[in-house]
Amino acid sequence: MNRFLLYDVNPGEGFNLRRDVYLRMANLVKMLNKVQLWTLVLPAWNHLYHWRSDVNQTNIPWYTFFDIGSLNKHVPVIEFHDFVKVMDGRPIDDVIYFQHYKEGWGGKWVEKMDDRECNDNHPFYQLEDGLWHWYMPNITSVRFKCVSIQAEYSFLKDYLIHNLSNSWAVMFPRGEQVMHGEYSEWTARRSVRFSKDLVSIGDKFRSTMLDSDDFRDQTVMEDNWKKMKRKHGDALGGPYLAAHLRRRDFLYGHQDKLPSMKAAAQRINEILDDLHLKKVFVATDASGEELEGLKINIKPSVEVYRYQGDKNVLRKYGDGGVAIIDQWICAHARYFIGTTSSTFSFRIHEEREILGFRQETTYNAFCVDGNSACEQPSKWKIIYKK
Ligand SMILES: C[C@@H]1O[C@H](OP(=O)(O)OP(=O)(O)OC[C@H]2O[C@@H](n3cnc4c(=O)[nH]c(N)nc43)[C@H](O)[C@@H]2O)[C@@H](O)[C@H](O)[C@@H]1O
Repeated sequence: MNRFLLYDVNPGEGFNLRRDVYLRMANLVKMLNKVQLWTLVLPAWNHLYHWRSDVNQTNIPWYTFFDIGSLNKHVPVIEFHDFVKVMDGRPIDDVIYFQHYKEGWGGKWVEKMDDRECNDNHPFYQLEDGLWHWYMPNITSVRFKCVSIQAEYSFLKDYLIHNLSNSWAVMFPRGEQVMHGEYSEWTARRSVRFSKDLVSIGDKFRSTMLDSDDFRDQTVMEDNWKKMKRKHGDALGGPYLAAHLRRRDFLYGHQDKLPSMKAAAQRINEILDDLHLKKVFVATDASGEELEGLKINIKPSVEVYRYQGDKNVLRKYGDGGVAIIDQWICAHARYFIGTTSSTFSFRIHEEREILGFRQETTYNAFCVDGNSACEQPSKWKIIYKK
């Protein structure tokens, strides 16, 4: 029997944390597949908090952003809309709503999970048909329960195989409650390649604006990620500096870590001088006005670029697509400097690690004004498992 694992993430979470939760669920499915046939159902992307453009951004399939063939080389995956066809009106068996332990972590890390009363309001409700429903009309479930959990994803393997052995489809609507584990993190990460369309838009921008192409930048990728293995220093990167400047809600939540635009411009000027570069690519969610505050403080001899998708790109790929193009361009720069604590910057670090950049050119972050020696991002070294 082919069994299906569905998952979702707390609605308030952003795009790049969601990508991280995918790795946890994909690795769980990888472990399950050593014992039984399981397929991971990719949750459709729905209007996220940060997606503000005036275009329809609901029920977006994963192929809009990612290369499904590459994902499938790691674990069997299926788009949500295709799973709905497989369901053919049949309910799934179990919805397991993860939550933290109300009494806290207890000071000591032990892996555990227990059926508990639900801590908070959740979107599931039971109707007269006896089934559990939620806001997606095409998903119903026979059973629903809240489970407090404190565990890495690998802990769920036995639970699915033994405790839910009769279920053909199980859903974890709060996948982010499950922690990372050691098992093949980088393998799963390498399988998450961007869609060919988005890569090609990013590459066009690189070549027309930034004199950057894979051959000269030493960033040619193997078609099959499994065959790609790079050492630090293999990649050179295009002749530009890339900066990720996270603003908007970060200005309130992380103001102790963010530079003013003037200080960011000064840091950009210094790096450009050190590396003898004349172009800077800025990825940011800042308003146009804020960006002007950066530009007027960058040396006049420097060319400043920002990617802003035209109406067609936005309509077809939404804000998520534009963000990926930004990340792709940042990933190919000679030098990257990002924003402390932003998962948007973290995903760029990983992309550069996969491409084989020297770590000194990747793990850099802007400092808050007045502290030029702030803590820099942790360096994660890519690991290739045999
Ligand atoms: C404070 C926390 O910050 C977390 O954000 P953080 O890790 O930066 O990263 P994300 O989770 O990706 O959320 C930030 C979102 O803002 C947009 N965005 C940010 N920077 C850029 C950029 O350079 N270019 C483009 N095109 N878009 C950008 C984009 O939609 C991105 O997914 C959030 O996930 C949490 O919900 C919370 O708000």
